[in-house]
Amino acid sequence: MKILETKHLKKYYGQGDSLVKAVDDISISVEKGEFVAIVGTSGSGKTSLLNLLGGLDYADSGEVIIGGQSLLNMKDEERTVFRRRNIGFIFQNYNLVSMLNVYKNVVLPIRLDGNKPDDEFIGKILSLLGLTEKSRNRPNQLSGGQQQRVAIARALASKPKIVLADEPTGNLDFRTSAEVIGLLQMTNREFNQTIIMITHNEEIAQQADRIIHLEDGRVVGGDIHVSEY
Ligand SMILES: Nc1ncnc2c1ncn2[C@@H]1O[C@H](COP(=O)(O)OP(=O)(O)OP(=O)(O)O)[C@@H](O)[C@H]1O
Repeated sequence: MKILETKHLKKYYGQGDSLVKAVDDISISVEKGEFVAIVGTSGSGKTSLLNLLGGLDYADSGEVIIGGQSLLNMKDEERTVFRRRNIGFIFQNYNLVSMLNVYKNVVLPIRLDGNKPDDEFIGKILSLLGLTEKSRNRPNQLSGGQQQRVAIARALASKPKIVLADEPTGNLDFRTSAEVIGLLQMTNREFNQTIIMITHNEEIAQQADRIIHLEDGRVVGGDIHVSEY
């Protein structure tokens, strides 16, 4: 089942001599349960593309369709609610709320939506990610790897259609990066969770099911399934 699709997506910055085609006519589709890595050198358009996929930014033209719904004609508020309900975000800098403990950080998007968290499911996620013992700790009492695990738990908590991760291991050392990628793989399998992850690291990308290479805002070399390597 197709969970995400883009059609001729474009995002340009500047004009004239300073025109940058950050996303230049990208049409991709992602199936439910896929773990996709988007790779490319610095400036190739990875973050620009992810921001469009997550409805954090507006495309100049083209469409993003998630779970059959187009983001194109949604008003700002509608888009915010759609994002909160359907998309989990993981960022390089974790973006946790320092005043809230681990549990409260994880359930925050659900509470913001006015819903009661499914504590059984939250407990399962915290346990899978090795965070049960830390659920009452605040982010500043945790290591970088642990904070990123909290961000993963938060992204999964509302059972989103897709999880978008922007360089999730960018601030972590080699060993902790491997651990975090392993946990993403596990959640991908355990919950059949669709994940789209940006990385500039080819070795990390190899852990995904499929790699999309970007160059100058375009997909190059076709979609590559890792098993084909
Ligand atoms: N707000 C902006 N205004 C102008 N140019 C921008 C803006 N955001 C991104 N760009 C340009 O668009 C291009 C793509 O940037 P983007 O951040 O998407 O690349 P990236 O592949 O994510 O890079 P990195 O790996 O360094 O994060 C770059 O040339 C960048 O300078």
